[in-house]
Amino acid sequence: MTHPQLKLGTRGSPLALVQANMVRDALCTAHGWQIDAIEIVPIKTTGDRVQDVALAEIGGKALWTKELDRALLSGAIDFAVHSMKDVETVRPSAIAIAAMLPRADVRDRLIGAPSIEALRPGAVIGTSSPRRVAQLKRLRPDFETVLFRGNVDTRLAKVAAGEVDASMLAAAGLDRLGRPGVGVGIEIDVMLPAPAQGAVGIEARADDTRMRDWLGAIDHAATHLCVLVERGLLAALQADCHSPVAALATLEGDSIVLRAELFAEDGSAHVSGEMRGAIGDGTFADRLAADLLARAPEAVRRLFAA
Ligand SMILES: NCc1[nH]cc(CCC(=O)O)c1CC(=O)O
Repeated sequence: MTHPQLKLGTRGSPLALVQANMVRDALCTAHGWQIDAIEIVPIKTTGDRVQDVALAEIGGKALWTKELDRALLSGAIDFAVHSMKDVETVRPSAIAIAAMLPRADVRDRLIGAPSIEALRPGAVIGTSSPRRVAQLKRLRPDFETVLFRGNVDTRLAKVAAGEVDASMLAAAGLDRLGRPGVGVGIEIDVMLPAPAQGAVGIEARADDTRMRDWLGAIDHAATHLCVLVERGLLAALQADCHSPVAALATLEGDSIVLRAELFAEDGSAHVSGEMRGAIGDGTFADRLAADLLARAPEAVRRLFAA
């Protein structure tokens, strides 16, 4: 049986490699190809290299994508896989999001304690996510937070070693790495997740119709629709994955419900909202963004350009 020879670019972290394997398996199954139709090509990104400073400090976007974009555009790879949470909202016009895998558990998990309430006064939480910092401090102003980077195993080891009282990680990453029992899921009413959390996206060159058609066969439409709405909200706020923004879109019947919350960095102020839109309505995320900004306390609004 003949099959194409395709190169799939990915970051080299354990989670990224698991996700790349999921994409390879899905695509080979959908098209009846043998596994060797797809070669997985790990590529180091700036975000992988810089482990010791706050990502927001080195500024710039495309921390997790630039090197993969370059490989895709040069033809060194045919397609690329990303955690959609880490993909900036403005993409090169020659690159298209061709498919998304079914979304995993969207929640965050607390590692190191049975609940947020159970943590001692003044507990130290390791996280590098401005959203998680703001949400945790809103719930528990007594918490201290410290910058926490590195891959999932590194972070779990730091909690186990007592370097911090607790940490928070996306359930999706823990589950995909084969650690479904680690940590306690925090319900979305308590901590709304990051936009696109739990979604894996696959990109191809915009003009590569053959690749895009192949990828279309494994696209999970509900995930794709919801994640595009969440990314639309981020874009309207001119925010990115370093902004204290939480958002989740869900399909309900033939409409989409988008919930979102914006925070001051220290959690001392916030604004939340919800809007329902028709599938295919490209503007309701913009309307929710405008509504949130109009109602936001100054300490929140000043973080968002508009
Ligand atoms: N920013 C890092 C990142 N990007 C995607 C995931 C987890 C998987 C996902 O949310 O899809 C993580 C780690 C985490 O937040 O715990």
